[in-house]
Amino acid sequence: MAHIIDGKAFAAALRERIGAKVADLITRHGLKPGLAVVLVGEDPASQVYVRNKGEQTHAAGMHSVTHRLEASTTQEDLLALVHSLNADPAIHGILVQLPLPAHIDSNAVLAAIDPNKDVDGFHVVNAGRLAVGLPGMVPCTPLGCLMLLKDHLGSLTGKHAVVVGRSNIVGKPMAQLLLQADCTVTIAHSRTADLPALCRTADILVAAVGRPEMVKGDWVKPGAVVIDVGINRVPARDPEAAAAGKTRLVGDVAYDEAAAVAGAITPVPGGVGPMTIAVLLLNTLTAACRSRGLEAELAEFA
Ligand SMILES: Nc1nc2c(c(=O)[nH]1)N[C@@H](CN(C=O)c1ccc(C(=O)N[C@@H](CCC(=O)O)C(=O)O)cc1)CN2
Ligand SMILES: [Mg+2]
Repeated sequence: MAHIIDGKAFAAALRERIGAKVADLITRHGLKPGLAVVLVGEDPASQVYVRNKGEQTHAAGMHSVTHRLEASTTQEDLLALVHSLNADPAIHGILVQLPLPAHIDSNAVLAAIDPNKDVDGFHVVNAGRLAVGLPGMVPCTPLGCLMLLKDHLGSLTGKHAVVVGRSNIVGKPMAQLLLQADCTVTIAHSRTADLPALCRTADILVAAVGRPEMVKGDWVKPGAVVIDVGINRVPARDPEAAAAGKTRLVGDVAYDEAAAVAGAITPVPGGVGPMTIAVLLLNTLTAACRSRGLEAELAEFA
């Protein structure tokens, strides 16, 4: 059976270290990192994520502000809020929770965030910085995956990494990070020819497609490391519970099958998911330190 990569424990330890660093920055530099999270509408999952972001930011000793806006908020009003947060010196990180309501152009909103405060790393300037290897803000979920991989494997040099999924927020930045870590990288997607055979060539298999349990056990090379980025809510196993509307979370990987073949695997829940918010805190710390020329303070997190 595969080693289970415990993202929940890793994320908790990372948040602990970030909290200690924040206390130290406040004492020595009078610098309190600040994060503003903006939620538009009442999507139930987004509400949970935004609440968790606020609580974890606060627990790390940071300044935390949450803006909850009605679903009918205009793009103009949302942009005005982003501009005011850009200009606020107490705010080092700005995050607009996705998805936004359909009447708002997400790209226009993301483009309005000051790239140096873009702790999601979604601004095109940060995508460009990542692509050319300049320091910038790196998207939280893929950076969290990379941290788990390095913790488990040490060096990634020469490994063949297959990333299934080509989204701007996970697949593409994940591929860039793996390339920088000296992997040989293949980006695959729903139109890739013979996807199972390609996946079987992967030493590192990252599944980020948003399709429940799509990656089967016989897609996995024996001993490979499987990183499951998917978070899909499906009906409960028990038919009665399912009929009553009960659900369970599954990833993009058929876990039991894959765990019987892989060398290591991230579970869902408790794998990649918790890393997303821990890295958000790290990105906020990073943005705060850079705003004061205190990059040296970040050495222990490199
Ligand atoms: N602006 C952003 N929007 C969204 C992002 C993002 O990074 N930035 N990512 C996702 C949602 N997300 C954070 O926002 C997120 C998703 C999942 C988890 C997590 O801890 N998952 C748990 C399970 C939680 C559950 O029980 O439902 C796990 O996998 O163990 C944290 C954050 C979309 N939007
Ligand atoms: Mg839209």
